[in-house]
Amino acid sequence: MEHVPFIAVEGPIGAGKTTLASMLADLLKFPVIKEIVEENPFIDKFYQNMDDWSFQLEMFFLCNRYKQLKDTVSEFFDKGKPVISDYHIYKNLIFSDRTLKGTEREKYREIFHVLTDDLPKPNVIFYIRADLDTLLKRIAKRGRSFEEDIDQNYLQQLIEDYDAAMASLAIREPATRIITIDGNTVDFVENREHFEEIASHIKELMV
Ligand SMILES: Nc1ncnc2c1ncn2[C@@H]1O[C@H](COP(=O)(O)OP(=O)(O)OP(=O)(O)O)[C@@H](O)[C@H]1O
Ligand SMILES: Nc1nc(=O)c2ncn([C@H]3C[C@H](O)[C@@H](CO)O3)c2[nH]1
Repeated sequence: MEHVPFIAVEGPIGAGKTTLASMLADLLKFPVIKEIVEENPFIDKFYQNMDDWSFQLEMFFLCNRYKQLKDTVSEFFDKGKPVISDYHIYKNLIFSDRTLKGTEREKYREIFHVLTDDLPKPNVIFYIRADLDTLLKRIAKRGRSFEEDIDQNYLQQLIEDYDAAMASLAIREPATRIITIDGNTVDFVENREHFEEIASHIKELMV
């Protein structure tokens, strides 16, 4: 790896990003940057009424991630320390393109670019792909109240949006290595060999 390792785990809702990012961080003794979910004041309202609350929610996620990544730069990257994160900043555009329309989408995009274009981008992304059944099972297992009645069409659209976004990212940012994990068949939680196979990619890149 040419630069200090900056590894992001990505995938649609419930794919296992936080779980995998935490496991890799434990194994490699890297600091982990995790999304703050519980203190989000708009998430309940958003899932009850997406049309009314999407702009507030997307802006909240964007501002939080911007602040978190800016702090990560001074705390870790500037000191040459590696980091694992359970998201890539690009996910803001994946979600906002799905939830926002018209001028709000345009305004959001502009703000996104102003805030994030100069932030460091991960050099490796583990992209966990999983189908609707797998995601629904994991979301149910986790049992967050605001996701109880999650719209299956929304989830299916996000699965497809993620596939398209990762393909587009691979073209626009060729320096970023994207490692795709089949989340339906690879079980890094229960199967130690599966986990070690994933971790071996990072170890290889660090040699
Ligand atoms: N490979 C796996 N096998 C079985 N259960 C898993 C696996 N990966 C994650 N889980 C479980 O699925 C649930 C969702 O995982 P996790 O919270 O890591 O997903 P996430 O992608 O970070 O979600 P979100 O998009 O909401 O941030 C958790 O209960 C976790 O324990
Ligand atoms: N609309 C929207 N935009 C985002 O940037 C975003 N990031 C995460 N989420 C949702 C997924 C989980 O329910 C929950 C925790 O990840 O929040 C988002 N929703």
